[in-house]
Amino acid sequence: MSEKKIGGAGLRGQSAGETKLCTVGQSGSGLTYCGYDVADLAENSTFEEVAYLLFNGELPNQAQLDAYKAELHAMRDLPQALKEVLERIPADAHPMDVMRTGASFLGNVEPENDFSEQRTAANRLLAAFPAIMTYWYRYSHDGVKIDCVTEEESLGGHFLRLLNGEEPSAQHKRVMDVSLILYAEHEFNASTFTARVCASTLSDMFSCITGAIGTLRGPLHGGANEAAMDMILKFNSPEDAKEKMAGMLERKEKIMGFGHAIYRTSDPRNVVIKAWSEKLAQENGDTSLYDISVACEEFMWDTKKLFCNADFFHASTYNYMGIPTKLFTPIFVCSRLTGWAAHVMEQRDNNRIIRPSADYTGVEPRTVGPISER
Ligand SMILES: CC(=O)SCCNC(=O)CCNC(=O)[C@H](O)C(C)(C)COP(=O)(O)OP(=O)(O)OC[C@H]1O[C@@H](n2cnc3c(N)ncnc32)[C@H](O)[C@@H]1OP(=O)(O)O
Ligand SMILES: O=C([O-])CC(=O)C(=O)O
Repeated sequence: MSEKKIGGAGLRGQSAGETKLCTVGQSGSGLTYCGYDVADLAENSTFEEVAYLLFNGELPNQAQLDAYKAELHAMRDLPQALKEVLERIPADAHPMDVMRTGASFLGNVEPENDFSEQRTAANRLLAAFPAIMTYWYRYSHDGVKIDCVTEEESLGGHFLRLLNGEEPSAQHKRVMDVSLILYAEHEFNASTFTARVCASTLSDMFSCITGAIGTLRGPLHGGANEAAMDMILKFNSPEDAKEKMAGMLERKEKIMGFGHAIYRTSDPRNVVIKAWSEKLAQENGDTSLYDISVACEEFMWDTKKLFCNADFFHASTYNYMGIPTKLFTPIFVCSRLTGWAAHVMEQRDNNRIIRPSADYTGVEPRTVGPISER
């Protein structure tokens, strides 16, 4: 398979540093975390094991995993001051702004005082994010002040229980787990690079994560799963999807959830999440959302040779689980926090401030004339 031609703008194709955490697209389509194939991890591990892997370089044994889960469990509740801040954020706020504020505010009340506290800071954010998202959502939308602690074993199950107030099915917990594994890490993507740039100034963990959330928010990055959902819901049938997408391409509109900066022919996360979307569709009985999504996938490949990235089938998968569209990208935050924090720690281990150069394209040197002559 020939490599994607990646030169020119956007720093494409340039190495910006080293990492032991992840490879993306090395053989055209693969994705590995610390040497493990992402499909293997999605099939045979849990999100907490992947978080441990990214923070420690090795998968945990049972005792290590039990201790890690107990540590995260004890960190799930939110400080009262943060709950009060979340109560003040309006229902029509962008949920990614809520996540950004939540991470930033936690850094005020529980700061990372020095780098010896970096793991605690990362684990605290990991344990608290599901409650930050759902406490705000349930208060602003339903007027309910939820209890932020549940007895759910996994963070995915914890999130679903906080959102719905009832025990999630074993299958929905597993789908959340798989989704969180797929989104956990992706080398020097835009949000992770933001976190590393921030870390390179020797800033604190909360600042690095807050900046990364702002970067993930955009529709060209994490925001694509929500944008894909909004688009799919406008299509009435597979035929309608193809017709409307043709119009979008004609108008040179971007089709969200398709294409990738590094992968050339496929995103290895797509096949995994697509299979779950199909399974959920069949169990739901109404497969139209899945059928329309498949039509989109076929159309984009046939007309533009563009393939679904990780975001596209996440849209229908989350929708089949009853998750509100506006929470799709915040779920990505709950997962990618592990990759971001692991990169912050790696950057700190061997740091030099990240400061590239620019090619100047402005006017020639000149002098400041009197204001009356301008
Ligand atoms: C988890 C993630 O963050 S995955 C990415 C999520 N983002 C999206 O799904 C947004 C839609 N996709 C895109 O905008 C792009 O594919 C990106 C931002 C992901 C990658 O951008 P690039 O690296 O610049 O893409 P690439 O070099 O492959 O683009 C080649 C051509 O295909 C076009 N193209 C790429 N993706 C799309 C798309 N989704 N819809 C329509 N056209 C597209 C580009 O406009 C470009 O055409 P041009 O040369 O005429 O300008
Ligand atoms: O790597 C990228 O550019 C975007 C992406 O797929 C991710 O961050 O998961």
